[in-house]
Amino acid sequence: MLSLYHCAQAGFEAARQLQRRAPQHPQARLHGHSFEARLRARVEPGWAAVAGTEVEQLQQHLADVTAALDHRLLNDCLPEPDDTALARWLQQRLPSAGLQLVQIGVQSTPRSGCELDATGHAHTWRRYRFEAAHQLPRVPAGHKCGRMHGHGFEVLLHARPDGLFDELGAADRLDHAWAPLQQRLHRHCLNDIAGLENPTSEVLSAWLWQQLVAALPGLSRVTVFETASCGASFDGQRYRIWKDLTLDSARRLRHAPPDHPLAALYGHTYTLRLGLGGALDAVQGWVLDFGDVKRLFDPLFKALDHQPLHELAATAGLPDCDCASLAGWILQQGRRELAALERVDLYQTPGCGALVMAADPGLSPI
Ligand SMILES: Nc1nc2c(c(=O)[nH]1)N=C([C@H](O)[C@H](O)COP(=O)(O)OP(=O)(O)OP(=O)(O)O)CN2
Repeated sequence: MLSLYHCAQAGFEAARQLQRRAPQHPQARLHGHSFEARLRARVEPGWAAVAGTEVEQLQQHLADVTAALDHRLLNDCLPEPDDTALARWLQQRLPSAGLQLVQIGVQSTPRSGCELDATGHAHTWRRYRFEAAHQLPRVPAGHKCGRMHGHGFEVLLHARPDGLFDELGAADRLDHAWAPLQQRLHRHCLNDIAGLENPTSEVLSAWLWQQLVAALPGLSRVTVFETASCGASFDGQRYRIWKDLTLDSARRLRHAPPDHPLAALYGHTYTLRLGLGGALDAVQGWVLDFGDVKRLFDPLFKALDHQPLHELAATAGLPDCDCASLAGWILQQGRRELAALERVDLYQTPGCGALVMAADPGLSPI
């Protein structure tokens, strides 16, 4: 049984002043952002006017709601318009008939934002970057990662407010807790740091968790982006890794009425995210080599990339070539070669698409 979620994203430009911040805090001054709102929802069958157009319809709903905030002073719309309050404001205004909103988030900058989970809890997040060298000493001879190399690593920290960690100061507390780690990691070789002798993304995410959790009891996830297309996360119990691929493919919705815009032939640069979970290999310290994920998935990639997806949908017996149908098919086919594949995200435009999960271990952050 697969769990399916539709995803949408919409941007808005707005100004705000956070008057509950200390007077010297930069956010207490009038300032502006290019905000992004993102959501994930379950939709009931028959919710969309035309089956297969759920993503477009969800995106339209979100755009309609965020339009009320666009080019506005947010303090005129809600009392203290921080990211959490904005997410709750949007949540209250989205239509609920036939739609179960599971996550909604607001990003104020590419480095910060907040998400409400299915239970309504707010998770503040911050994104950090450090430049570091590493090598993976246990990989087979000839593996490129056995050589000393480096990355601009990015780390995403998610935390829930709790007794010590009130919502108001969450982002500042994350910054405070991160600062000493930035000193230890930036412009260093990870292998030289105790506990990071085998610095895979998975080991690094768990190491960061251990370093941070005492100071941040509300810490809910540490995510390490090793490159722009792959990484690992740790939530204190489970490891997840992902590999992103780009599909440049054409489509037309086979079951849309002939005069419907989505019945025309057009194309997308899709982002396909393959998500795997499981225990770490005792020797390599990873769930599965990102390179092996890519190699084992390659036959399916070739069936999807630079292809007319409506023809694939017809031969594969799919209801249509919309993101939800394709993501479910990719997950089922992909698990034949990649047993640890537990989730597939397919985005037709940034943040807009569908994700399916084999067993539902709970959604990771948006
Ligand atoms: N599960 C893991 N697999 C790999 C890790 C890791 O930490 N965990 N690390 C590496 C290497 O360090 C490598 O630099 C990054 O992997 P790779 O996906 O090969 O990165 P690229 O961006 O170079 O991938 P392309 O898609 O081929 O451009 C290897 N595996």
